[in-house]
Amino acid sequence: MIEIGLQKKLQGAAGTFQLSFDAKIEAGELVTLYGASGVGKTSIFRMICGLLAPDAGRVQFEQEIWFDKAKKIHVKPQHRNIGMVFQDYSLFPNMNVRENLAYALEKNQSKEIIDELLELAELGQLADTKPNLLSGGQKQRVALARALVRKPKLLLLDEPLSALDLEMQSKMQDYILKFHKEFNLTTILISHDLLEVAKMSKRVLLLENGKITQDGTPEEVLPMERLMGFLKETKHRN
Ligand SMILES: Nc1ncnc2c1ncn2[C@@H]1O[C@H](COP(=O)(O)OP(=O)(O)OP(=O)(O)O)[C@@H](O)[C@H]1O
Repeated sequence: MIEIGLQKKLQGAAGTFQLSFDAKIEAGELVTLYGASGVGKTSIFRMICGLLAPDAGRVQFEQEIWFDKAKKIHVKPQHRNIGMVFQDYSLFPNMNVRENLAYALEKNQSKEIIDELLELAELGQLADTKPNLLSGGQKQRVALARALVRKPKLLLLDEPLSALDLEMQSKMQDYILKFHKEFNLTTILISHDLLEVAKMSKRVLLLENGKITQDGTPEEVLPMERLMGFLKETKHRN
């Protein structure tokens, strides 16, 4: 289980606002964090990773306390063993797929995991290929596989599929679910896409004004009128 309690004053478009995020996520759960742009989703990830200092709070993953403001505990990001995937793939352009994965290996870690991940992500044929020759979906599969090289138990996905076309998004969602199950990951997904939220997660945390205002199934949290509004908006855009 991960227990997250985070407080941070953030600079919003309309002035400062208080982010106050409290959640408990069970081991092996896949939870979506859903909320409007600028509400503080990425900042929450950055605080869980140790890349942004909260003003107050506590983060405990299983038995490990990663952050406790009161006790002055702040475990360095590299010691938190979290897998992260963002919208931009951040692959090393001068390294082929296998090298991109191998770069993430820990000192003295066995290389076996690389072949396992290449196979799971169906990247075996592309192991010697450099990123510039890969499609968006293939690059994102490399990024996902690379995030898992150190066998993290926590996976944070920050809108990883928003740059992909619909068909590729759907395939990648299946890959994410496969990895989530195969490695028994606790996964938090940030997504703006209602259909993706409904497909991927049984639990959605709705973030509004820096706080969780709803916590439930997609059907409970994303009511029909919200979904209809979303579909109308999408139709209008096209
Ligand atoms: N270190 C910081 N100190 C204060 N404010 C910050 C800091 N980092 C980011 N912010 C502000 O916090 C707000 C929330 O940003 P954040 O990226 O977390 O939102 P988000 O919900 O992920 O948005 P989006 O969906 O557009 O990515 C923004 O207005 C941003 O400018």
